[in-house]
Amino acid sequence: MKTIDELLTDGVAGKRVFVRADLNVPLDGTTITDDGRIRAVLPTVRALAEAGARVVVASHLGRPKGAPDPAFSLAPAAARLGELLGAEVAFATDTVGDSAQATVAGLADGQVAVIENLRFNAGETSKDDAERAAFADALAALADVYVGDGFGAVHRKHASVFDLPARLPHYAGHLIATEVGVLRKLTEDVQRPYVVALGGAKVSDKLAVIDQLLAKADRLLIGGGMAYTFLKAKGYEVGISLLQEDQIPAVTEYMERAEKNGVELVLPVDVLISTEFPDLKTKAPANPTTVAADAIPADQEGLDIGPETRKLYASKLADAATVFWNGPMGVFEHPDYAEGTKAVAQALVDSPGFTVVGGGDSAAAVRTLGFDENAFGHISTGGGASLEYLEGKTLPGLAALED
Ligand SMILES: Nc1ncnc2c1ncn2[C@@H]1O[C@H](COP(=O)(O)OP(=O)(O)OP(=O)(O)O)[C@@H](O)[C@H]1O
Ligand SMILES: O=C(O)[C@H](O)COP(=O)(O)O
Repeated sequence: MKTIDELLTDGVAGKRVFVRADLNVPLDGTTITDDGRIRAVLPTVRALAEAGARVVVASHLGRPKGAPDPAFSLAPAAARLGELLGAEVAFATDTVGDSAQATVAGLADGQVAVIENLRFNAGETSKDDAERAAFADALAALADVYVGDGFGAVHRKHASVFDLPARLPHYAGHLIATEVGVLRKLTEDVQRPYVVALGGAKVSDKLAVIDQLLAKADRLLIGGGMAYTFLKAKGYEVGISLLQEDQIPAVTEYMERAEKNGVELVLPVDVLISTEFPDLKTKAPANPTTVAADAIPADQEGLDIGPETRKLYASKLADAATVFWNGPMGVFEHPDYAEGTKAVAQALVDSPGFTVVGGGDSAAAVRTLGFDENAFGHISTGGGASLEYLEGKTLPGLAALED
């Protein structure tokens, strides 16, 4: 994989460099609640701008439906990028249309532009190769060189991640190089016990990862929205909690395989429940109830792990030589449901082992709950991406940078 260092050595002054970043940051309206993913791409953007490149930064944000949707505009991320760079950042209000073309044409050497959300175009995420190729062609017309630095999205076979690098000279940015360097350690020479904690809300994406992790980890701790499909598979009532009904047979098989292979698969023993999802804007008190994991009433939703589970998971993390944690243990954005995530974060801080936190929301949780980033071995910007990397899968966005 050629890296940006090679590109900088060869010289980029005057060249239009397309930087595929992952600026998929959490937003409260138009306010960015955690800018970690923007800060993570700064070394690449700064180095290119200082070398005189005309830098075109592109990303997705959220999951809009292939058409413009103001709720998912990258404008706040572009503004924050400008603040962090201490320089004006131009913003194109479309992705490959008149605004993008004029904005890129107007860049002087050393200037930076952000184009609008890539997922406003159906071609970005299309499963149809020709549709993706057509969008990649349009993106390629905006640039001379491609730098892949959106680690959080390298597991997606999307036009800007997979098809575009094939059309331009391509290089890995500083963030991708760093992420791959650290995560490789967890695949090559992992120190044991190796404990993986999984939570979060992207249940369908992440359940599949467990299949592979069962062959790699010594212990798996399941929390967050992931837990309820397991509890349901054990025959428990899970009320209106997040549930991936179609995955129940797979999850049942995971539990059987874990038992057979001597992998400890640990589930919550108690949970915090409520009849409704909390108001994350007002943060009005939610007054949750704590119940045993097998006693969730039919009209209630599990929103965090309970106090006994917090103690249990901390004890299961205490002797780990290596920890990988992806996905908050509860709806940490509300203070009444943040304790589970805090307890797991604290257990990682206290761990003498090598600890890695992966995921946009997990990293945001660690920072917004007041933990010192330096207390962790590594904070990865990728959730699904880091999990799939650890699975040993070929990731489209890394494979595309390799040849
Ligand atoms: N029990 C639960 N019910 C519903 N949502 C939950 C639950 N537990 C956690 N969450 C939500 O999960 C979200 C984070 O999940 P996600 O899988 O996206 O995490 P991530 O891997 O860190 O991020 P990413 O995959 O985007 O990089 C948070 O917004 C949190 O509120
Ligand atoms: O948040 C993430 O994990 C990345 O930005 C990828 O987003 P996606 O899961 O919507 O593809």
